[in-house]
Amino acid sequence: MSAPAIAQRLNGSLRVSDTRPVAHFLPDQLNGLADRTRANGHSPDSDSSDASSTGSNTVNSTETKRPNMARKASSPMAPAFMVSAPGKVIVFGEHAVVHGKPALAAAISLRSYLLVTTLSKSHRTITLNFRDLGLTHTWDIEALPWDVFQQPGKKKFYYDLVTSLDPDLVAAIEPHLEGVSKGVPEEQRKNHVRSASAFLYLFLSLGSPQSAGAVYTLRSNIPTAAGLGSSASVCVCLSSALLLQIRTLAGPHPDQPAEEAETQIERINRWAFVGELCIHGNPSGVDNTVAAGGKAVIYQREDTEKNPTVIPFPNFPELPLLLVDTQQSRSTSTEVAKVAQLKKSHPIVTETILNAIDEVTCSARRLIESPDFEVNDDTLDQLGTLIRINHGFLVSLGVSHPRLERIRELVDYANIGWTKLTGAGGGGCAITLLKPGVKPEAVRELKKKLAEEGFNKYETTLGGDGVGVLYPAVLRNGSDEEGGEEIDQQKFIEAEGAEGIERLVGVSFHEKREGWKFWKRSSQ
Ligand SMILES: Nc1ncnc2c1ncn2[C@@H]1O[C@H](COP(=O)(O)OP(=O)(O)OP(=O)(O)O)[C@@H](O)[C@H]1O
Ligand SMILES: C[C@@](O)(CCO)CC(=O)[O-]
Repeated sequence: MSAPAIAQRLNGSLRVSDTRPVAHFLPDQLNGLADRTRANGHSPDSDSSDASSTGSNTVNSTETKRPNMARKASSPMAPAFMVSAPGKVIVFGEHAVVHGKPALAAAISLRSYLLVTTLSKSHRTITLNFRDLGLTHTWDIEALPWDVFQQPGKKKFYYDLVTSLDPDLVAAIEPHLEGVSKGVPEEQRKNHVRSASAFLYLFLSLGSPQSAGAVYTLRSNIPTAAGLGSSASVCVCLSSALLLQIRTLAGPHPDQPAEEAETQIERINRWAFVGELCIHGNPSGVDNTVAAGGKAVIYQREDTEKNPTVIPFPNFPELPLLLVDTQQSRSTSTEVAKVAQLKKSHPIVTETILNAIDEVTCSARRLIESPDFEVNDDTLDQLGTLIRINHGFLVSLGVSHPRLERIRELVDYANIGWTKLTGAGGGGCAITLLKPGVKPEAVRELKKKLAEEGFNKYETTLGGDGVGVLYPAVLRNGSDEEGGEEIDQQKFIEAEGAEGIERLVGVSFHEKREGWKFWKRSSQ
């Protein structure tokens, strides 16, 4: 990626089609799902009962008076639809954010895509087809532990704020995970089981024994376990798809009031967080928040029982960033656990480092938010220094890796930028902020060296859209003609690599297929 190519336009403003009028898709097209929704006791129009994004949930559940409505025999089958969510980079504050400090993070243009294909009424199964992991598994809907999930006192509703997993519910799904990817090497199987458990926990929390049979096919352009929020992106896709299926989301549509859009993002985000709890144990929630709402935010969760503070950064600056992957896989939960252990063994020192990271994030925020801020030699130098300091603290916390240090070393030798790990570390990715006036030959030379040593670089832009929906899964191919190109499972599965997926259904920087709609945060 050349220097000018790295400094792409940010904040998704290249998305010309975002502003075109499009129809509100939900009420009519999801008719086939409406009866099942009511049978589950959920009202799709009860947005006003949702807690706001910053307040705590004070909703009185009316679910005990659940109307026992059977599905209409003539319910049409819901059409296939897609959802998509981005990955993220943490620019400042990873790990510290798990301990209640703020982090500054932005959505990237690499995304996950989930195709949901509803089955005919006689097919009472759900199939998970996670292509990137090579995971396929089918469950009988009736055989799932609905009795445990729907017990009074255990049952959660789509608008609930869930901040921890219920051990009884976790235990209830365990037997249903035993058959997942049997015979696959243990390390790989662990990943499969983590993803499958997130899906089952959400499906059982949001669905009902009457839920439609369906196939959930996921493909992602975000490298797994590389610090770019792959798990959160997957969880946002799952959460939004399941909430759409039970008709509890309004929009997205272009004239949707900002507050209403915010409520939908919040609802999706809450359940995505539950998925993250299944996958990596002790998430701060920053990754799913960025994957759900997109763009850039300052995120802080001081009290784990309450909603976090999310401050959108509508004018996040265009920064000349290089994103390099060590190709060294690791698990976020392991890295987070390392810091927790360090905090136990060296509480004062660790707390001091976390506080210092807090100061770094706040300094960057003050700088970027200052009224006369612009990207120039001086501000790049200041941000670069903060990036270098932040990385040093992460090294002290023990979450770097020799491969990450090698990237930093190569950049430092070339003297062309400031480097820090991004995400959980222990491998994964590094970001480099390029110095002002860096010669394109120097960047080319660095990229050559990185490639020779087996590092991978990603072309991405910061600050794109959050969760999006393509309903039904039909692309208009840029024309208003009736019909269009239907995205069936086969085509989706067969799309070749990241480029093939983007070409087929893409919503990111290079491709913007028509028909996708996004919920927009209020201040964006
Ligand atoms: N494409 C995918 N399909 C299904 N599951 C996935 C996919 N990508 C990631 N996951 C799930 O997420 C797990 C990796 O999550 P992890 O939090 O360790 O990494 P990450 O989210 O990429 O990094 P970070 O949290 O540092 O941003 C995998 O083990 C798997 O369970
Ligand atoms: C390491 C961490 O801070 C970043 C993961 O992207 C973990 C989290 O916030 O959940």
